[in-house]
Amino acid sequence: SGSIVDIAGLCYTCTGTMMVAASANTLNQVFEIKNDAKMRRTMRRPLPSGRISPVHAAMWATSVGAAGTTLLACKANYLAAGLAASNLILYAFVYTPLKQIHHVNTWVGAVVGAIPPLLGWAAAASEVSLNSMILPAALYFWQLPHFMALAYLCRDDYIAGGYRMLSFADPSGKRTAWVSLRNCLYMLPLGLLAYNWGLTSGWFSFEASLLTTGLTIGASSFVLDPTHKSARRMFHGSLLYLPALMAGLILHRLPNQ
Ligand SMILES: CC(C)=CCC/C(C)=C/CC/C(C)=C/COP(=O)(O)OP(=O)(O)O
Repeated sequence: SGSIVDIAGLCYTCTGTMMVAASANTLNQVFEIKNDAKMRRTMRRPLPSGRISPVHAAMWATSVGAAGTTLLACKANYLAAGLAASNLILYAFVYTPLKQIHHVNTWVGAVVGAIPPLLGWAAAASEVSLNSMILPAALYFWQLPHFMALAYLCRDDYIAGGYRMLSFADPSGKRTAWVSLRNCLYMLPLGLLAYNWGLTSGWFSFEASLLTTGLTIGASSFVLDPTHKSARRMFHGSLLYLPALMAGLILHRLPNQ
């Protein structure tokens, strides 16, 4: 966005994205009713607990997905609408079945989680460029320690649900922890890149380095001592990390980039 943010455009884009994401999440839960019913973490959700019927959920997913894509196409642009629709397909029809087949699912899911900020950029700038990749890259790498911690902490639950997370093939947690650490390290240069490419002031680069160093320390403890305690600490750290990074980016963005 320029120095004056188009608030109406922002609201349309956020609403459209939220609607398509709601559709994707609903389809995911429709396809996973039986699995979710076997997991403590998910058994109380509306579908496995029977509070909402699968037909009702599928109808909601179809209508909210179509309405959200149309809203993006009419009020943002076709690029944003196309990204949203493709992401829905990737999440519901590629990532979701892959969860029961191979642990590579987490890397595919990380792409899904990285697309929404790209969609926002596309809505504001009507194009995607190299500059627009910083935020999706941060979201992509962040999801690895976040979901690896979850996969490790809920390992037995995921196995009971029939899901193939990396922790299934890695009972010691060593590989799971290394994947987390590696992806924290990949995030280290992103703040500097945002500054070098003129997207933010140097403050963001400083804040991002501090935050990422904190998360990297959490991941290093998980590598040195893969236990529930260290995984939980890294998971909670990842929950704080993302909103703090986003706040820094908003505060220190340079307009018209
Ligand atoms: C515009 C658009 C379509 C945006 C989609 C954004 C979105 C749904 C991101 C989620 C990414 C992700 C891998 C979640 C985990 O799902 P999971 O199935 O592992 O979670 P669960 O175990 O809690 O069901």
